[in-house]
Amino acid sequence: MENNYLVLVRHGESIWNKLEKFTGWTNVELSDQGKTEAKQAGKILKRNKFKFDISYTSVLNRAIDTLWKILKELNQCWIPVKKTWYLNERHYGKLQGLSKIETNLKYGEKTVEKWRRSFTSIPPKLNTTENLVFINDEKYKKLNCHHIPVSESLELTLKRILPYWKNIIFPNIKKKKNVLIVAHGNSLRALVKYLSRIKNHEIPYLSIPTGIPIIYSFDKNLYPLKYYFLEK
Ligand SMILES: O=C(O)[C@@H](CO)OP(=O)(O)O
Repeated sequence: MENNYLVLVRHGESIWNKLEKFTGWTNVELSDQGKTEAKQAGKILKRNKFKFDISYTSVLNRAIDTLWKILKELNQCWIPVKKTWYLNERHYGKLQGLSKIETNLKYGEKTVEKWRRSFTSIPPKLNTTENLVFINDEKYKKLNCHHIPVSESLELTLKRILPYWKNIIFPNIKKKKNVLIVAHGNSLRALVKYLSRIKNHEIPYLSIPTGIPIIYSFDKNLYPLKYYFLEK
């Protein structure tokens, strides 16, 4: 492989993915299947001779654990790992912790589908008291509490991720480094939308499976080429 690459991986199945509950910023663990998916992602990358110079993930356990399992399979635990809240899952507001089926019954499938998959729709917001659980969380201590979201559309998620992509991650691509990002269903949908210039009306059709590496390479102007899923 001559050109440098960017690899995106959504964490393996979490226990709340399994239970079909809205998760967002809730810090849940991988399910047993999710742990296997994470190892499998590492094995597939190894088989295809991927090697990384630097890796990025969110501050949520399911992504950190997945990244760790991938690096272990690759025998690359020693590379730099940067953890940042900028790559956290989209904040799902009041939906966090609710069952997807019950939410459909309560609000109607059309509304819920918009919250889940459209670019601009913002799920119901947490009030300040409800958001204290994040404001008081040690992980977010350094953040100004006004920067902690109370709910995010995909658009707001992208707005949050973009400065980190442009100022911190992308400079590595410019330096021809191979970069691995392990993040979440919607934080990665937002990034893929940006990189692949997916239109707002097309984004509802993009979903990112757990544990399947997405491979990007770049042309000479550092424009991202069409991505593909690495499944074997
Ligand atoms: O619950 C979540 O945070 C996300 C990802 O698992 O769910 P959805 O696929 O509905 O956006």
